[in-house]
Amino acid sequence: MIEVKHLTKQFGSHLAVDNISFTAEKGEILGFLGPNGAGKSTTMRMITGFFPPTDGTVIVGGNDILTQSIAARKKIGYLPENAPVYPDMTVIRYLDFCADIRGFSGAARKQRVGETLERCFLTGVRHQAVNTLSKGYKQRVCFAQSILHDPEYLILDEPTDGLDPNQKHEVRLMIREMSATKAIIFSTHILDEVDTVCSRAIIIADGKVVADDTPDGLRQRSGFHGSVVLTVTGAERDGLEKEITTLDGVASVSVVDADADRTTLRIFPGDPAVPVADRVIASVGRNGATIASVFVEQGRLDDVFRDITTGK
Ligand SMILES: Nc1ncnc2c1ncn2[C@@H]1O[C@H](COP(=O)(O)OP(=O)(O)OP(=O)(O)O)[C@@H](O)[C@H]1O
Repeated sequence: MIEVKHLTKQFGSHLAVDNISFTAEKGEILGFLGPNGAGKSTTMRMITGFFPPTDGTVIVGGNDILTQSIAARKKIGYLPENAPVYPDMTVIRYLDFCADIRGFSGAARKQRVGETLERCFLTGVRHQAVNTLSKGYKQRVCFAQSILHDPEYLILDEPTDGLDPNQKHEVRLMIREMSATKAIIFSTHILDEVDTVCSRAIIIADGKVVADDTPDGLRQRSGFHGSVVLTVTGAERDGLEKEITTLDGVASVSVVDADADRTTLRIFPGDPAVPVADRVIASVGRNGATIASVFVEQGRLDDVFRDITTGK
């Protein structure tokens, strides 16, 4: 487990990280979200021992990153933002070098590098100099160095940043594949990634944790969660709207879109946990209208993110 305890970082008069605490267990993929400048990279740098906190600490698999730094860092793989890679080295030479630093030699080093090349789909470019690789492949090389020693804890700072959709997909697959035996914390600006990859997400704003929940839990915070979006044709709009408003469990109805023959209504339930779709559908039948489409909104993560981080 990674235990982040009251982590704080002050840069001069600027409080970049303000008393952050959370835990991440093995098997968890924890998304770390927040607007630009919220303090994500700074928090990750402190978790990995890259620089010291002003206050608080981090316990990595039982070892304190401040007082048992070497033991703690051995358990961590870290993909920093803008990861430095020696550009003139070939991929295999660079990974050999990283394996050396991690204390592998001889057959163990060869095996470790070979496995990592395969896992990161780098075998085909292993003899190519890093500076001749595309951005996506460079990112894979950085990713490869972070998993080379098969760490129990992976801290990935925007691992899919700048990758094309296929490469993003591959990196997400790798993250998912590795999560069974590791705790993974990764930062991202892509909210879809939270849905497809994360078991939990932490949102930070102005250096503070403002939400810590599952993707579903976050969606449920949307004001649209549980609302029914109904599009009908051939309706007498006012009559239908009035009838739906009076249905049991319905709090309010708003018109989303309307033209001469098509109307889209959004129906808000009094309690999102008590569905009203069946009753709404029955009332359309009574009004002689035809349903073109109907769905129950789960809530969009980008709306929730905006609400939480801007208070709007
Ligand atoms: N070494 C530093 N010296 C001074 N201020 C810093 C330093 N590193 C970060 N900061 C400041 O701390 C705040 C948090 O920065 P950080 O890079 O952690 O944000 P972030 O959430 O990772 O942002 P982004 O999404 O843009 O990567 C910012 O205001 C930044 O300018």
